[in-house]
Amino acid sequence: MHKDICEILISEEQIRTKVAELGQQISEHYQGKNLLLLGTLKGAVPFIADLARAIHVPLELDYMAVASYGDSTVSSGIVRITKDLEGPIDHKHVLIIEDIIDSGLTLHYLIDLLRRRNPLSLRICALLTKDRKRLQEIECDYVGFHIPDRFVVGYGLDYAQRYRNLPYVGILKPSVYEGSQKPQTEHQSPAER
Ligand SMILES: O=P(O)(O)OC[C@H]1O[C@H](OP(=O)(O)OP(=O)(O)O)[C@H](O)[C@@H]1O
Ligand code: HPA
Ligand SMILES: [Mg+2]
Repeated sequence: MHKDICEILISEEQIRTKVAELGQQISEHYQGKNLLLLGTLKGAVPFIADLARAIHVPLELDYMAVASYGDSTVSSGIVRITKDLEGPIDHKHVLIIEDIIDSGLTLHYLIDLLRRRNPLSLRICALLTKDRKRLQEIECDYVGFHIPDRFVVGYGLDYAQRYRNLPYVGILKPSVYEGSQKPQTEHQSPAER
């Protein structure tokens, strides 16, 4: 386990099983429909890459870059879109693929924006949903795991852009972001990884 992680919440194996289940459910629902998987950059990249391969109906992939956390463990409250979709969605069934729902602000903003573009349907699939009081309520159609209100990293999720490459989802040691310990460095010895 990485030295900055205090607990593995969801293992690689658990993720693999859940992705297969979600892929099955999604395939059943979208049979015969013009499906667009909309991934949110950057956190949802590993999830959408695995999930797309577990969905067995024709689909398109596109991405929006949406960010609000920056280098913090709490939302700035300002959602910035730095990359938009390539084309219109009014003839598509859009399924948003998110890594995590935390405050709810990101998805609230995104849903509002996309509804105004009149997709044939709009649904949400999130790998993780945090058990906390949300700033915006979100109805999620497909949920991977409910997790406690702790800051997690791995499988796409970052702290200050690090840890996205961990193959599992783990709780980050609070000492990392409370300042007494620096995040993973480029010059880490193999024993520290
Ligand atoms: O429900 P919320 O409180 O809005 O949090 C969820 C969002 O926050 C994170 O994105 P982030 O801003 O860190 O961008 P990133 O995906 O590039 O890491 C995460 O990937 C979700 O998109
Ligand atoms: O717990 C989290 N970890 C990483 N990124 C996040 N974005 C919202 N919540 C989280
Ligand atoms: Mg982030």
